[in-house]
Amino acid sequence: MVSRSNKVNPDLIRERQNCTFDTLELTHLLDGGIERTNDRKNRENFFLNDPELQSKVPSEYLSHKEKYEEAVKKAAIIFRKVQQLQNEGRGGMDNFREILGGQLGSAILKDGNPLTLHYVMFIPTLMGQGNVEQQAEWIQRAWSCDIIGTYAQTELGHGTFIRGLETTATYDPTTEEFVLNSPTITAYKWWPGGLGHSANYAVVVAQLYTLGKCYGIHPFIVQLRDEETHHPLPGIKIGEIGCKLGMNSTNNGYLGLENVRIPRKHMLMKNSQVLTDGTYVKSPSSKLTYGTMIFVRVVLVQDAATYLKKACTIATRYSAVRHQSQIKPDDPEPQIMDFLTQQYKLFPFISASFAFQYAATWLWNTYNNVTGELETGQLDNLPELHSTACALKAVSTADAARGIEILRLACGGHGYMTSSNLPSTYGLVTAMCTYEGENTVLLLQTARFLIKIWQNKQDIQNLPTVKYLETALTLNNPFEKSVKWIISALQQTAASKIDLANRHINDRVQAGQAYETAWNNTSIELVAVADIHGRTIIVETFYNTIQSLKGTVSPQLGTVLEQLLELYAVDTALKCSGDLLRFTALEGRHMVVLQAWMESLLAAIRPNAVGIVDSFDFRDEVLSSALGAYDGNVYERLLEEAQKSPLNEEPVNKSFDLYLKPFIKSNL
Ligand SMILES: CCCCCCCCCCCCCCCCCCCCCCCCCC(=O)SCCNC(=O)CCNC(=O)[C@H](O)C(C)(C)COP(=O)(O)OP(=O)(O)OC[C@H]1O[C@@H](n2cnc3c(N)ncnc32)[C@H](O)[C@@H]1OP(=O)(O)O
Ligand SMILES: Cc1cc2nc3c(=O)[nH]c(=O)nc-3n(C[C@H](O)[C@H](O)[C@H](O)COP(=O)(O)OP(=O)(O)OC[C@H]3O[C@@H](n4cnc5c(N)ncnc54)[C@H](O)[C@@H]3O)c2cc1C
Repeated sequence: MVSRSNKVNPDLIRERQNCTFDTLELTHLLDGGIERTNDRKNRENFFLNDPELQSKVPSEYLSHKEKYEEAVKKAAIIFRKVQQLQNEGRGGMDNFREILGGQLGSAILKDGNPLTLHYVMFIPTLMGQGNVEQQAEWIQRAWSCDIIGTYAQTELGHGTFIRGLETTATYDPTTEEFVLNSPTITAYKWWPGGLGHSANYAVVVAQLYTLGKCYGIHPFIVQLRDEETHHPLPGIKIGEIGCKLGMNSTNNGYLGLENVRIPRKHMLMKNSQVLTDGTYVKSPSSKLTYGTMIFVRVVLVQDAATYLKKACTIATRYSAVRHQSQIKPDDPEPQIMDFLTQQYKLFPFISASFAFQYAATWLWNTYNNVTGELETGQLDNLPELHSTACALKAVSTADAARGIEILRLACGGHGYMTSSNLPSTYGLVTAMCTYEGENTVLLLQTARFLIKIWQNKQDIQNLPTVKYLETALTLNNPFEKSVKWIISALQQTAASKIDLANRHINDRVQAGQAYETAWNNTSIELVAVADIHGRTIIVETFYNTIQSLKGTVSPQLGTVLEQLLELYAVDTALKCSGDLLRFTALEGRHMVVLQAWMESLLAAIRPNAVGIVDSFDFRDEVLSSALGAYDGNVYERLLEEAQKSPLNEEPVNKSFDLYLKPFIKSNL
């Protein structure tokens, strides 16, 4: 067997020598400072050097059941270790962000974690929806993992239209209990992560009935399994939903409820309440129940950026060491990264990963500000937050999934190997386009907000993401080769498209259609409206971030960041060029300028491409890819990984004697 040398591939050595900026400076910048880089590295050592968290066999070769069992074993170790870090005051939110997301988490559990929902939705729902007494009763137990929970909202029949959920929670004032039921098959909960065999509690979202009246969906804490034996409690019909495209270790489950009784105080009552006599007390806004979904949409933008960065690292390093074909006859075979088409597959997604990271940071800060306001009863900024979280989640996850697939294709045949780690990365990220709100549905939520704003532009100045709508429609905006021009052109385009869609709704209403029918008939345009609005925010946030960094980074790094910003902006403009030609001062002759600008940026980024992805500073264990390792020893690693196939454990497989030999010898 070929043994892997420890030498770094010479192409990568040369790429690193030619890099024009200090990669460590960029690593620190992306981490948020040198201390956070050090914390991250310490955390990586703490987890990845633990022999109990290492796998002997790649998880792809395990059976479905084995995958789950290994995932539970590792998840338990991981979260004990996280608790240890928390107790020592080391890391805070970063521990969770990395261990649950695409950074550390996906290195240890490549295909999902059965306890993710406990942390990402169960605990946040207790925090966001429970009143003070309920928080006191439940959070500590959940935090210390005395109980393991999940978030059970989606049913077989409904995921998007949550007002249509069928599970019922009927208040019985005689015993001061709620009685939960799944009245039909379609009322069965279906999908919640960890529900199958891991969680013993769930927040169950159900239609609340009290004193004979339905008050819509509300969250309830329901015990699913005995805390000692883990056996399902009476009336609980529970199991795992089976194999999926990806996330096969997350233990997504189903749940049917048959006359399951829970105490009144198990309804999460921060926002609305049912009193002992059954009186219903209304929430200040029925949409506060949807708060956990906003939280997850916000954190998913960062996760989309992380996974995209990983795929960029793998594909870029591979493109530096892979040689194929010839550019000129008699030339040596070039690095495939020297093909312009290859650069066009890689670099726009590198720039997009920066764009999404900066958008995610901005959205996270906005989320914290608005949730702070909600605590004081101020709800004014909730609709804008909801609209923005929907748009950014949809655009970033859709582009990350598309990007990862393009990056996989950019690795040719080897990208198709699971040992490249690109297929399972795609599996994880394409799921994000569906969960926590299917992307089309989320874009329509953003469009709903935008159309309302368009119809009533009062107080728009106080809404940072839409204030451009006040003036953008009528901008006199002659073409310029600048990011600022692209931003204002995108704004003008978004405004024009909102105006047009609004007119089309109105035309349809005038022609006799109900507003909702007119809305549906205009919804292709409406989705496009929200999409371009989301992209406008992302480009602008990227621009503002780079402006704010001026003077704080070295000139060399400043140049690279500027190039990445320009590439993201010009690539966005080119992808929207039909709209820009239609709604702005852009003309056919300017397209030549944009195209040349984009190509010059590809050339400018080319010498630093490996340096930039090196700055993402993913450890090999995190990349988990034969194609993407730091040393670039791709072929040795591919062969080494192939040896792990169980089929290679013996020179002749028993199927030869059983089937192949009789077949060959049968001579029919
Ligand atoms: C130290 C700290 C410690 C912290 C503790 C520890 C924490 C640790 C944390 C660690 C974090 C780090 C982790 C990083 C890794 C991440 C890994 C992630 C893995 C994640 C796995 C996740 C798996 C996935 C899980 C799931 O998938 S869970 C299921 C998700 N399911 C959905 O997402 C359903 C979609 N559907 C809908 O969202 C609605 O159904 C629908 C379509 C809107 C219509 O809703 P409907 O009720 O019909 O609405 P309408 O009545 O039409 O009203 C419409 C009116 O309401 C308004 N409005 C609608 N919404 C909302 C809303 N939100 N808010 C406000 N308003 C809203 C709307 O603007 C309109 O306003 P208007 O215009 O009228 O003024
Ligand atoms: C991997 C994974 C993990 C999940 N984890 C959880 C979990 O932990 N807990 C939980 O409760 N749920 C979970 N879910 C469920 C998830 O939230 C839903 O699948 C998601 O919200 C989409 O709903 P749906 O499946 O009903 O799709 P549908 O709504 O049936 O979507 C199907 C199609 O209909 C279209 N459509 C639907 N409504 C509209 C509309 N109003 N306008 C235009 N088009 C529309 C959609 O755009 C889509 O093209 C998970 C799902 C996945 C895939």
